[in-house]
Amino acid sequence: MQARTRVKICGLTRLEDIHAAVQAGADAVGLVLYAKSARAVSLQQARLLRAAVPAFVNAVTLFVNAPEHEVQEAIDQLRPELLQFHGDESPQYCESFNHRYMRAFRVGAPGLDTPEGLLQACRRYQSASAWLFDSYSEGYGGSGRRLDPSLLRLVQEAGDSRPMVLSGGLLPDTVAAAIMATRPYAVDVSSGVEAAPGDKCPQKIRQFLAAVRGL
Ligand SMILES: O=C(O)c1ccccc1N[C@@H]1O[C@H](COP(=O)(O)O)[C@@H](O)[C@H]1O
Repeated sequence: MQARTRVKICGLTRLEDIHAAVQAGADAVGLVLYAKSARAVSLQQARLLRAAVPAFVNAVTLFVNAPEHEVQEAIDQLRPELLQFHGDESPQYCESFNHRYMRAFRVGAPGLDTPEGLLQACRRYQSASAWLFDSYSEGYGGSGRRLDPSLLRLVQEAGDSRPMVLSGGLLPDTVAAAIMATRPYAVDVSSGVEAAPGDKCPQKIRQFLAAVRGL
């Protein structure tokens, strides 16, 4: 029997968002420590949000090309279960914190626009706890754009793949089909459960979890 698909809800900015995600059954919640995002939170806000995350739910802190001292400060103050590097971070940078991390790949970006190129890039991050696949967009993420799942073919087939996290434009109505097509370890969603950028919708969060758990 296939293990159930884990769910991360990303870009939570208010305490009620955390409660909605936890009550709906999310396995992980994401706090965006990237100032250019519509979902950015300060370290101070993140501390309040993190404190509301109960045991057995993972807090994930998301960074995009952050200075090392900012990542270390977040580790020290927030004690996240997992770091999410969503920029151009090198393997050496990701490993330097000696903390569990997930590396995001922007599928369709130059060099990541073929199955071979994508697998080659992923293999540089064997120390990652998971490989996350997002769609390529002008910004670094949270765009609501879907990726081309056929580009994941070699990563899925490779014997040395890390757990795969699927993201990029997932919606309550489409997530079940996306899971059936790619069989990821986990899914990650941000804009698909919002009323507007940065404004999470509890009903959409519940619908998203129900769609995944209904499989
Ligand atoms: O959520 C953001 O604002 C964000 C900003 C910069 C990098 C990544 C970001 N979020 C991650 O983007 C993907 C896809 O999100 P969406 O569902 O398409 O909106 C997801 O992994 C988020 O963790």
